[in-house]
Amino acid sequence: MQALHFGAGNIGKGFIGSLLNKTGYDVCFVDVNQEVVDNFNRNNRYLVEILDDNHTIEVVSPVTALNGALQVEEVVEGVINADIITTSVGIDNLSRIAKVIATGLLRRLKENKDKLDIIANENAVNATTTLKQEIAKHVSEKDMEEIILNVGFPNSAIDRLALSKESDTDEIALVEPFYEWVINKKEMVNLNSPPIKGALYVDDLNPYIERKLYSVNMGHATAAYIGFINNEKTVQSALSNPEIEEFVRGTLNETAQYLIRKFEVNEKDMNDYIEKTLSRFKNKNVKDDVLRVGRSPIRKLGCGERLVKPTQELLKHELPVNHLIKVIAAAFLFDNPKDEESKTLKQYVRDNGIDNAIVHFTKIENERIRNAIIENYNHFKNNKEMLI
Ligand SMILES: NC(=O)C1=CN([C@@H]2O[C@H](COP(=O)(O)OP(=O)(O)OC[C@H]3O[C@@H](n4cnc5c(N)ncnc54)[C@H](O)[C@@H]3O)[C@@H](O)[C@H]2O)C=CC1
Ligand SMILES: O=P(O)(O)OC[C@H]1O[C@](O)(CO)[C@@H](O)[C@@H]1O
Repeated sequence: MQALHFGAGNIGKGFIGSLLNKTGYDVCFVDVNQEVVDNFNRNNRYLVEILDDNHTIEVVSPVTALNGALQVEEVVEGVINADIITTSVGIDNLSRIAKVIATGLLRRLKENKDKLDIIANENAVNATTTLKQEIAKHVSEKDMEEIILNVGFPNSAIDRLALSKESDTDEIALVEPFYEWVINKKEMVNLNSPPIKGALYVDDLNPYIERKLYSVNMGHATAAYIGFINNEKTVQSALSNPEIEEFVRGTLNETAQYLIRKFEVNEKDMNDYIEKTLSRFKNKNVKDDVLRVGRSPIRKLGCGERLVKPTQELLKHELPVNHLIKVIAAAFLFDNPKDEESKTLKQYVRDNGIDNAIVHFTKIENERIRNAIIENYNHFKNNKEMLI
């Protein structure tokens, strides 16, 4: 069985490739980083180190890799011959891989190939639907109708803290022991494929993806942005400060009120989930740079995203958002010269002022909330003591 996976980054190596391999797939990775592609092809394997006290090493093999920018015809062949296609390239890069997938899917139709499922694993609600819409831009309406009869686009929620380690000999992924990969069974068409080992198949993905994005990702981003303005280098060092830990818990308690209402989650289960999430963030074997976790602040400040969406929903019910407002303010101060979005954000604030920037990036129109964000922003910007 052949799996084609786009994005040989942290989660692609550390989680998706590993579970596909355990299920019996030979995995071919597609990436645009030639060094990574060469490392995969040199050894036909890579390593996954589990960040528990034993630091267990798993070997993922056989694997191969293609350069998606330079080996387009080979990638099309990969699409034609794949039994499953997965991605983890970042939500904003799905448009960049859509054309090659579309070309391969059209060729599959001509060659009467078996049914196939494509799963985009990005931190976003309905990422696979986004990929499907991007693919539709490259084919006629009639061909898309035909594609949809033969190709499933199941959405998913994927959760595992995944990083990587430099090595001269192998690609090495670092992952926490916990993992969760939830796939919408109702959107699959290839029901003959073996279930992915360790994945959970559900009929309703919404509670899982929203809980993931608005708890785990929101809480992690909070630790990064609040950690950053307090000069912390890692999420773990930030959370070793009890005030910051309590603040992150406060944000999780706020978004919990949205999730509890929307999905009728039991309060105790939600609380257990929050404590489990915090203990994952504090894993002493993980050193997660606040610059990695806070990356792409423009995406993270988007209106459907982890900070703003729950804030807006809570406001509709007049529920507290005091903590969330502070995190939004802190996100505007995230400053990493190596992060394109961080640079753009900083420049926009400089050119247009913080009030316009809030409206532009978050789409928050409520004046009271905007003023509260500005007040916190100015406080964080102009003070040097412990900031929350
Ligand atoms: N790292 C984590 O702990 C988790 C990440 N995610 C999601 O997974 C996705 C990937 O995240 P990471 O693996 O952390 O990022 P990463 O930056 O480590 O990996 C992304 C990979 O995609 C490649 N890529 C970018 N554009 C491409 C293109 N056009 N064609 C082929 N490859 C391309 C990059 O070269 C890179 O190797 C994101 O959407 C993220 O939100 C989800 C859950 C956990
Ligand atoms: O691209 P994003 O949204 O920062 O996604 C990566 C984040 O998702 C997480 O896995 C949380 O699930 C973090 O490890 C990581 O910071």
